[in-house]
Amino acid sequence: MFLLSSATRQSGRGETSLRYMLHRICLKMSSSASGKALRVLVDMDGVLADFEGGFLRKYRSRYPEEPFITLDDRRGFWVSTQYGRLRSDLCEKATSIWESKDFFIELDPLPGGVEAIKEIAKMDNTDVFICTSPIKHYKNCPYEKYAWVEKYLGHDFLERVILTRDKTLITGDILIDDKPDILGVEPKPTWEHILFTACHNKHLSISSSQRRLLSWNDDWRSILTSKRQ
Ligand SMILES: Cc1cn([C@H]2C[C@H](OP(=O)(O)O)[C@@H](CO)O2)c(=O)[nH]c1=O
Ligand SMILES: [Mg+2]
Repeated sequence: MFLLSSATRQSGRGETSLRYMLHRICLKMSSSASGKALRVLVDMDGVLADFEGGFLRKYRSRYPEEPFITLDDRRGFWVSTQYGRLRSDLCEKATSIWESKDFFIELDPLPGGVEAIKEIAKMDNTDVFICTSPIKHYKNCPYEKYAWVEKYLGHDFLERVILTRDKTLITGDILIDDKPDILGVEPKPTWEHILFTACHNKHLSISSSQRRLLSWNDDWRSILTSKRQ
């Protein structure tokens, strides 16, 4: 500030251009501070990374003799709950899969997700963040989630990763997430939850006010546009 004011005192023309620059900087700061930029929160597992496909592949390879649930027959968000219902000891076997080293880093990207989030990141007046919950068995998962983002989206995207067990605390305009019920300490989150369709939620009927994104081939651009108005 001192440098700017002493510089502006020295030259009339310099003063005009410096004031203009300052004005532009202030405008940018106030537009993001007042929430004018659209803030898009994108979930990771089940939206960008194929948790369900990765799970089934590794479960079948580690436990080839055990029964399994096809992706078509998946019901309910928690994989371990449905496996536990199939046979009680399978709950622990299922859990052992995502608690293993390399589970999260080896998840394949879901079709179109990486391309879409890169496009959102480039949009004017738009801030995008990956908002993801780590599992409580923390030895590998948080590290591998960062490593996955770096691998598919690049080092700079690490700035845009939010790890939280409570997504209701994060402010944003929309949260694209495959979990049907996103609950936490904040009863009225700022975001609109857009339910991303996944094998475990495709049969659920949702309220007329709730919106779905069927896949990254669906019209996510219109959803973003609707939130700008
Ligand atoms: C245990 C489990 C976790 N997960 C994902 C959701 C969370 O990631 P995300 O917030 O990126 O969707 C993470 C921790 O629960 O693992 C499932 O999608 N299904 C499951 O059954
Ligand atoms: Mg998810």
